[in-house]
Amino acid sequence: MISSNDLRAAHTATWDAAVGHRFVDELWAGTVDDAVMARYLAQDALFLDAFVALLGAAVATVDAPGPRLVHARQLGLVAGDEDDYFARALARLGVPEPAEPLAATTGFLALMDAARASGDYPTIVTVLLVAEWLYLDWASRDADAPSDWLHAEWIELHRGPAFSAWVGFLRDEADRVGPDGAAFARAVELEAAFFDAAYG
Ligand SMILES: Cc1ncc(CO)c(N)n1
Repeated sequence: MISSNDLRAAHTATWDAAVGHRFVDELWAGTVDDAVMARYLAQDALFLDAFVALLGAAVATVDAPGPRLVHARQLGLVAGDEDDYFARALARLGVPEPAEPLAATTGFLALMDAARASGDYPTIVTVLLVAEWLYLDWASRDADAPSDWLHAEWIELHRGPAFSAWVGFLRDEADRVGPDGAAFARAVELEAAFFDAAYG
């Protein structure tokens, strides 16, 4: 059975392109243009709705009570703290909701909806893993946080001990049940395309 580490290694080029994307550099520097941040967050609001549904599918399909509670707790965080960031960020940027999905978003929604509809926990957990692991990776740079909350909180939501533990859990789960290689590859591609799309 292939491991999550092997899959990440197999997709290093695309993975690193996403983690080292111009958007991430500018986010850390606090220099992301408001129009770029607005386009990105408007698309990510669409992403997050499907992501919440996918977390719900993980809650529903996982084969054991312990992991079910871990997924359920994270679902609560995304529906709480993260949604609160979105409400404040989108209001400040004057983003009218909902946006029309761009191609990368449509691709991601299709991947997440297919995983959810499959009811196949290994596929579901693989898509969750890529989304969260890749975000932990770019958010874990050893650098000073930007001063503006709009940028700093987006980093804070994806780093730190609790978020690292969540990603560690997803890796263990994927390796326990066997990650889906095709879903992994597609998700990494879409992450890179998603950052590209913020620049129009
Ligand atoms: C596109 C994208 N990927 C991953 C995350 C983190 O789950 C996010 N918020 N948006």
